[in-house]
Parts: sequence; C-alpha cells; structure tokens
Amino acid sequence: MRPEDTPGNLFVVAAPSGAGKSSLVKALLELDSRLAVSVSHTTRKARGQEQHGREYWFIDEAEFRGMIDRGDFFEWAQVHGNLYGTSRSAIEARLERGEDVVLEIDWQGALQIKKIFPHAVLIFILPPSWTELEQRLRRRGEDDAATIEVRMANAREEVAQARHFDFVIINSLFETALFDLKTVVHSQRLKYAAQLRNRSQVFAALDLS
Ligand SMILES: Nc1nc2c(ncn2[C@@H]2O[C@H](COP(=O)(O)OP(=O)(O)O)[C@@H](O)[C@H]2O)c(=O)[nH]1
Ligand SMILES: Nc1ncnc2c1ncn2[C@@H]1O[C@H](COP(=O)(O)OP(=O)(O)O)[C@@H](O)[C@H]1O
Repeated sequence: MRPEDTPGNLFVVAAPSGAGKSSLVKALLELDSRLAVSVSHTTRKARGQEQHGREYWFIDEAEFRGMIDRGDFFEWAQVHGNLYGTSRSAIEARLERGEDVVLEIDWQGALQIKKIFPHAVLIFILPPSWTELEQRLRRRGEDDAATIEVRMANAREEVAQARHFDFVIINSLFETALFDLKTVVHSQRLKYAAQLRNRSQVFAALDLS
C-alpha cells in the first residue's frame, strides 16, 4: 500500500514552542479514543516529568544518525539545535489499520509529511501575542533563560510558515482552541466518510455502525 492510500486520517499539529500545542493535543486525545499520537525520536535531553517512550524516544546523536542512514524516518529536522524525527514504525501500521494519527512536529516536518501523505491535514497553533508566548514559556518552568531566548527568536520564523497550513487556530482561551481543534478533526472524518462509496465503511468511519 502506498502511504497516500492508507485509510487512517493523519493530522499534523505545529506551533512555536510554548503556544500550547502539547497541552491541546493531550486534551484532544483524552476526549477522542480513536486518535493516537505518534511518539517522535529526539536528541534533546528529557525534561523533569518526561518519560522515554511516552513524550519522546530520547536517543543520542549517533543513534539518530544511524536511523537516518537506515531510512527509518518519514521525516526529520533540526529544531532549536536538536534533532527530531517521525519514525515509520510510529505511524505506518496504525494508518494501515485505518486508525487516525496525530503528529506534533515542527513546520519543516509538517511540510515533508504533506509531500508523502497529501491527505494529511496541517494545523498551525498560534499564541495570542508574543508577550503571552514568552510568559507561557516562563510559566512552564522547564527551560532556562537562554533556551527561552532561542525559542522566542525562532518563533518569528516559525509563525511565518503558518500560511502553508490547512488550518490556523489561535490558542487564546484554551477551551475555545480545543473546540476548534476537535471541529477540524471531526470535519476531516466526515469528509473522508463522504468520499467512501461503501455504506458500511461510511458508518464505520462515522462510528455509527
Ligand atoms: N520535524 C519534527 N519536529 C518535531 C518532532 N517532534 C517534535 N518536534 C518539534 O520540535 C520542536 C521542539 O519540541 P520540544 O523540544 O518538545 O519543545 P516544545 O515544543 O517547547 O515543547 C517543536 O516544534 C516540536 O513540534 C518530529 O518528530 N519531527
Ligand atoms: N490557552 C492557554 N492559556 C494559558 N496557558 C496555556 C494555554 N495553553 C497552554 N498553556 C500553558 O502554556 C505552557 C506551554 O504549553 P505547551 O503545551 O507545553 O506548549 P508547546 O507544546 O506548544 O510548547 C504550559 O505551561 C501550558 O499549561
């Protein structure tokens, strides 16, 4: 099966660091049992509460380069000085089984994914302002001042990429942004179902069977 023929829906969520993408995706997953998140590989060091295999597969650069050489990644990119990648094993089997998958990756990865999976739905999350973005990074309390500075500088370039995405959601009030995200997911499922000719497939896709 070619990647673009896989029956599952693929959602890609990108945002500048601190915009609230992980919080939104986590809340979405709690509400939507048909959605699974793909766990990426990274060379970044784990933060306090993060667990190997839950937030990320934390590996060193030699291991990461080995995976690149073996063609294990659908996409990978350097972001804020670290390497991040989506492995084939993280999403291929799920999509082939017809399950919906969400990727939380940066804009470079999102555009690579769109080339491989043209049906992927790209969603960009924006913060309400630069000031609020910086405050969220500080309030999160996970990064030192230098790291926050790099992320704020990179945010300018990242936000400029929003125009390549299918949807843009402003995460001002959390519940409103979550509702917007749910609507995009629901709408994509309905669109996919409407394209199916077989009645039972339509019902299954709508979860009405
Ligand atoms: N291209 C790509 N980017 C990723 C992947 N996983 C995470 N990222 C992105 O890397 C950036 C930094 O992520 P992270 O270190 O978790 O910091 P955070 O966004 O501040 O929580 C974010 O833009 C993520 O979306 C991946 O597999 N591929
Ligand atoms: N709508 C919101 N209003 C206020 N704070 C938020 C909102 N959404 C997320 N946050 C907070 O902002 C910080 C960054 O969110 P996070 O999900 O880690 O961002 P990202 O994954 O985009 O880097 C966290 O402390 C989170 O609780």
